[in-house]
This record gives sequence, C-alpha cells and structure tokens, in this order.
Amino acid sequence: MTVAAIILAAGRGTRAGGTIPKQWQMLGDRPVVAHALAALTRAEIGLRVLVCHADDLAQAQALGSEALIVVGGAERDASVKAGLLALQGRGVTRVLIHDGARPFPGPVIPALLAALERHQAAAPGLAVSDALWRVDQGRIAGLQDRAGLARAQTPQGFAYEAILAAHLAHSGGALDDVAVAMAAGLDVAMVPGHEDNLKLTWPEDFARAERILRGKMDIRLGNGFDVHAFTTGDHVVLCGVKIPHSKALLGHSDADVAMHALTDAIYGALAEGDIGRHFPPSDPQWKGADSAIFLAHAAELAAQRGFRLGNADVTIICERPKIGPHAAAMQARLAEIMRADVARISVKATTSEQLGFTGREEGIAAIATVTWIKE
Ligand SMILES: Nc1ccn([C@@H]2O[C@H](COP(=O)(O)OP(=O)(O)OP(=O)(O)O)[C@@H](O)[C@H]2O)c(=O)n1
Ligand SMILES: C[C@](O)(CO)[C@H](O)COP(=O)(O)O
Repeated sequence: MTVAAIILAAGRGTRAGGTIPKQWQMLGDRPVVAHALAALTRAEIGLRVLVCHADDLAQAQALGSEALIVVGGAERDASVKAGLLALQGRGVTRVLIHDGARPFPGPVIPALLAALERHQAAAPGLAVSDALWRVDQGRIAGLQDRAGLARAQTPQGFAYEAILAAHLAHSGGALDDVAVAMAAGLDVAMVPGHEDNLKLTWPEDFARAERILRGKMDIRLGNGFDVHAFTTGDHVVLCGVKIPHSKALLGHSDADVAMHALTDAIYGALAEGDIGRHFPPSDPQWKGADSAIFLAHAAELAAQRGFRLGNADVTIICERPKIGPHAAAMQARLAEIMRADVARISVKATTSEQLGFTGREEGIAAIATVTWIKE
C-alpha cells in the first residue's frame, strides 16, 4: 500500500471568525493546520498534499513542510479534486483526505490504515450519545431516532483511483468524501473515531483544542550547573565561541563551562544523568574534547525520543570576559549544534558583584534551564 494524504486548508472559516481563516490561526506555538500535518507525518504518511487558498500561499510555504502545496477551489469538493489530481502518476494506491481544521487526527489513523488493507474505503465515525431533536424556529418540533447514526470525522481513506474517478463523476456539493464514494457505489467501512479529533468550526472550539493540546503534551524541564577554575592561558571557550582572555579555563575537555551546564540541563530533562555518565572524565578519549560533541549527543537523544526544543536559557556568571558582545554568536553556535531555532535559545551573563570565587575571578560558573516538548 502506498499511502498519501490530502490536507484541506482552502476554506475561509467564516463560522470560526477571527482575522485570518481558522486553519492559519495559532494553536499552541503553530498554526492549526501544522498540527494536522505533523500528525500525518508522525503516522509516516510520506506523501502529503496541502491544499490551500491562493491568498494563503505564503503562509503555506512558511510552514516549511515537505508537503506539496496546491491551490484549492471555492467548495470543499473542488479542493479535494485539486489534491487528488496533484497525486496522479505518483504510484499512490490509498489516499487519506483530511480537514486541515482538525488538528488532532493521530488517534484514528492506525485503525483507518488497517481497515484500508482490507477495504476500498474507510472512515472514522463516533456514536451519537445525546438525544436528537428536530428543531423549527427555536422550538423542538420532534424527536429523531439516533439508532444507527454516527458523527463523521476525517481523515477518510480510499483506494486512490476509485475516489479520483468518483470525484470526477460527481456533480458537486457533497458534504464529505464518503458521500462522493457512496454516490459512486463504493462500500465504506467505519472505524472508531475519537473525541479529540474535533473540527474547529466555531470560535469556542479553539479553547477546547487548546485544552486537548495541553493534555497531550509531554513537557520536560531540566537544569544544569557547572564551574571551571581559571588557569594560565590566553582564551576561554564559552558556548562554542573562542574569546580572547588573560586566562584560560581548566578542564578535562575544552572546559566550556556554559555548554556543559546546558548539556547537563538536557540530560536532566530526559532523566539521563549528566555528562560524566555519557562521557566519563576517566576516559582519555575525551581529553581536550570539543564540548559540541557532548551537546550534540544530548540534543540527539532528545530528538530520538520525539522531543523538540521548547527553549534553552544559559546564564554565565563571571566578572570577565564580557559576554554581551559574544552572546549572539554563542546563541547561533548552540542552535547549530542542537539543530534548533536560534530564537528559542538565550545566552546572558551576570557578575556576582565581586563576591565569591567568580567575583575574585578564580573561575566561571554557568547555569542553564531547558524545556523540551513532545506532542
Ligand atoms: N473551498 C474549501 C472549503 C473548505 N475546505 C477545507 O475543508 C475543511 C472542512 O471545511 P469547513 O470546516 O467547512 O471549513 P470552512 O469552509 O473553512 O468553514 P466555514 O464553512 O465556516 O467557512 C477545512 O479544513 C477547510 O479549510 C477547503 O479546503 N476548501
Ligand atoms: C468533512 C466533515 O468534516 C466530516 O464531518 C464535514 O462534513 C465538514 O462539514 P462542514 O459543514 O463543511 O464543516
């Protein structure tokens, strides 16, 4: 099975309100549609098509996703057609069609993919648990039997050629792709939907999505502290930046005290001990080592466990050298080693008002705090 996904983001979101369409509004630290894309990426759907409005091309490109970007149509089914046509000739056998306004499809994808191994079409649905009324001008006009009813969600999955043919033959106006598939005579299996897989439709849906997002997140916080004494020399290395100085720092490695504090903060956040556990000072191979090796290892460990950097904050405590002129270069170097966004990394400094060992310029201390986020 070669599976692709179409993520629909060409609507205007009129019911949701706001100054920009709902799928481009922020949910946590990124636009709604970026959550949907990330969930499909995590499900290892390698080929993704993002269908957006011509006015939103710049936002779509700014996501930095590997998805193909195509322009949609005035109605949902026209947007689906644009996505399906973009997949022609790519060897796709199954396609998942998903509302970009549903940020959390993750829980329904495994059962959907399993059903598509056996069926031409499958889609997630939820049982109706409330009583249903027919309403006329604000008055309850009658009761609706809920037996046999389900609430439709996306992604809805189909054999690619079958749903392409069904859409090309359809006269338009379908609420969803199951309707199009059924009009073409396809048999559609239902798999369990999930309450978290909500569609942002009304303004109040955003608060619920924020609550779901907070509940899903695994947020880790770590701190690190390190000290290195001064010895004779003509420079120090701090956060990977060589700074001319009247002394050097003493250490088994390059004595980058600030990078060590940050590395320990990362290991701490992951409950992975400290640098000494991963790179024992008794091991001669780490003598004079570039501390970037330690930081890269810790950051890679976090990435392997599915975390992305929330932020890192490093404070260097010394009278001299002055850190301010080098802070931007330090942030850039840390970002490079951690493969992270430099805007999430802070390096700052303080003196200890000439008190204590840092005040007497006997050495430099550093503290660091780091957060990692997994959704
Ligand atoms: N011409 C359209 C209309 C809708 N959609 C997408 O289809 C999904 C479900 O549609 P809906 O919730 O109805 O979104 P909107 O049409 O944007 O909302 P509204 O009806 O409130 O304007 C959304 O991700 C939406 O962006 C689309 O790609 N192209
Ligand atoms: C596709 C859908 O999300 C399935 O529940 C739904 O049909 C979209 O309806 P809308 O009225 O376009 O929001």
